[in-house]
Amino acid sequence: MNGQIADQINEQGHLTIGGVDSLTLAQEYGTPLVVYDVGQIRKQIRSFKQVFEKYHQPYEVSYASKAFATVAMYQLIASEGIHCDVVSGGELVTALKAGFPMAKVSFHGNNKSYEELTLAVKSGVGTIIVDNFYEIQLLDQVLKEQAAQAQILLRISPGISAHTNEYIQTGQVDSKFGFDLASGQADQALKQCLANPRLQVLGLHAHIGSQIFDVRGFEGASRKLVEVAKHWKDAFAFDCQVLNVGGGFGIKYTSQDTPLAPAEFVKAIIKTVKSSCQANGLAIPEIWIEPGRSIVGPAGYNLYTVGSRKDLPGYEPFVAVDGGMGDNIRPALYRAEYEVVLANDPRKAASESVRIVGKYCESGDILAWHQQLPHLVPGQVLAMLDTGAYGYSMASNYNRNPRPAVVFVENGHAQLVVKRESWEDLTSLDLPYDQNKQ
Ligand SMILES: Cc1ncc(COP(=O)(O)O)c(C=O)c1O
Ligand SMILES: N[C@@H](CCCC[NH3+])C(=O)O
Repeated sequence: MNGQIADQINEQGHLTIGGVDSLTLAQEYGTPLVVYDVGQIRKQIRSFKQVFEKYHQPYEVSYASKAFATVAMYQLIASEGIHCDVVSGGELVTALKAGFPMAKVSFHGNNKSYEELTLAVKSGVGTIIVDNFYEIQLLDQVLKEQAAQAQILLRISPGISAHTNEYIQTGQVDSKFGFDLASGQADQALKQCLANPRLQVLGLHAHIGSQIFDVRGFEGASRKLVEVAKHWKDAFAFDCQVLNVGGGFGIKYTSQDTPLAPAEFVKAIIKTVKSSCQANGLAIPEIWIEPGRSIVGPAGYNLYTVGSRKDLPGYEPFVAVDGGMGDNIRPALYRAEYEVVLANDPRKAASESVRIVGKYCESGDILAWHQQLPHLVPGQVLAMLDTGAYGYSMASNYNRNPRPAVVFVENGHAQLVVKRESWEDLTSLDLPYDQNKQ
């Protein structure tokens, strides 16, 4: 049995989530269903805070909300007193609707629009993380129009290639994000921003990628950020108050994954920033981190109901469920791997190795390969583990399938926090085509 859920089995032998029977959840809310164990989210946030409180202050933990962004999630984050970062007007509007304190929001993005920047400035977003020269100009225009000022961080690409899937690396020289260092772009950006009375530059930001298992990339990025801060102090008399080292701490999806505990990454970052600052004669700045996956990933479960299957001698059977790539694109997009358990009896001995596939019209719509499970029959409920990050947030309506409902579970109580999309919802934006007008 999957060891991770050993203490989540109730008297009936069923999988429980946050103290609630997963079969009850499936029955009450239907499947496919996304379930979050809220206690686990809080625990992870608090463990990040504890590391900082022990080793370095001031600090900020900013939840990278692209990993899972709904009104309830922003409310949960707010209740833990941490920051969050948004990457679009849509995420910002969701945070506003949740009543999230705007001063604790950082706004990211490599192509923020005029409308998005205007909304950010009008709403009083705390920090804008400026990515490129076009944005410096656009932000200046918005600030003039709004007669406002903004606190910013400058995002640099630190020239670090993190050891992770190529599609989720972000810090290499040839990255679409941030100002390049070697060519002098970053210096040029700082000069422009320092000369602008509407901009207050707080410091620097770098993010090297996602689902990273090794501290070396973070240590390298931290050293690089301090080197840049030192250079900017010497060349431009700029005092860097904030170093934001991004997120990207990897989590365990399968028994093959061996990441460090998320807090260990933070310890290594703090240690490197401190020693590099000491070596460079710099005051130690505020350290900010932006974890997404490590906060919500392990707390999420996708529940599915088994339907058809296809068995062919010599091939691994296909077992189809009622969801698929529309509620979790990660296996199709990155060949990401997950573990699946039988919700009514996770301890039952496996009798076959199967592929769990979705109901979408794509051969690539495979949710999990080589799953060792008991013989599966229609109507059984499966739980896919660790689906909390970039699952629901990357969901689509492909094949005009409705997106699933989302439920939060805490202290043995479940609450619906996102309604299941209906077939009616799917056509709510469609307009008829009046061919007589053409
Ligand atoms: C700028 C930035 N910060 C933070 C994150 C969060 O990364 P993760 O969810 O891997 O912690 C991302 C996503 O990779 C990002 O692009
Ligand atoms: N969406 C990706 C990670 C990209 C994070 C955003 N910079 C994933 O599912 O792993």
